[in-house]
Amino acid sequence: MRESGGNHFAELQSIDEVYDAAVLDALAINKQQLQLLVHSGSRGLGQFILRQHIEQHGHRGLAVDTADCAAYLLAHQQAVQFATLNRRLIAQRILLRLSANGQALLDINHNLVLPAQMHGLQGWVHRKGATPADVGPVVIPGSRGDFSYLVLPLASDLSLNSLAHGAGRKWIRSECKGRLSPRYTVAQLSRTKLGSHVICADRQLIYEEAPEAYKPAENIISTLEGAGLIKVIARLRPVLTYKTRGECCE
Ligand SMILES: Nc1nc2c(ncn2[C@@H]2O[C@H](COP(=O)(O)O)[C@@H](O)[C@H]2O)c(=O)[nH]1
Ligand SMILES: [Mn+2]
Repeated sequence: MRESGGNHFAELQSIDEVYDAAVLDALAINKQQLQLLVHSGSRGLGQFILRQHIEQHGHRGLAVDTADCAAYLLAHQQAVQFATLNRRLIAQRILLRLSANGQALLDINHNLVLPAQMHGLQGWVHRKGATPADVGPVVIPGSRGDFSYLVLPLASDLSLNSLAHGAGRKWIRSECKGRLSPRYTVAQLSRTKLGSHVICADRQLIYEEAPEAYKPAENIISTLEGAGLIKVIARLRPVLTYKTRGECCE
């Protein structure tokens, strides 16, 4: 259950461009202050619940009005809450180290199942790597060397009220080191073209997570905007990114 893996990062960001000052003010975001974006989840608890479920039920669904379904949803909800607390703890630890203060502004989950009514039908929406578009403003991150965007989702049944949860990968992880090690040393990868700093002790992960491995965030944002799914509030510039695979640090 300690296993987690994946891409966990925390990033200090400055407000680089403001497109909707009124919404930014309503969110109590002060342009003079840095923002802290924490991307982490249930640290393997969600994966553990899934494995247990598959051992017991295979890949069959569960009927809604059963004890098994209620037990699954309870465990799932606890994992979602655990993930929220995990992000809060990471943020608190970072703020403590920086001798800084901060308050939580947004908390979004992009891997979960929720009851939903769409197209007049009551059912379930399963999101895996998809950001909800019905919970107010969200951040769509780019990469450690690209801009992220604070956006206002515009609800749409057509997209199942869901958005891209980030720019998304261009290269699979296993290709990155081979492509990039002839071009960059680990030390060079600790700075980005936007002038930000990267702290990553894992010499494989620093290549896997290089900005070159991701699509340009601007393309994803303009596509979502063009499809009428978002309104951009502000562009966020990375200042310092801390990255791990999510292993325990005690
Ligand atoms: N601002 C940053 N964005 C990042 C970084 N690493 C990845 N990303 C983006 O986040 C999404 C979500 O990640 P996932 O692991 O859940 O797929 C990803 O698609 C990238 O676009 C980062 O260090 N800083
Ligand atoms: Mn994620």
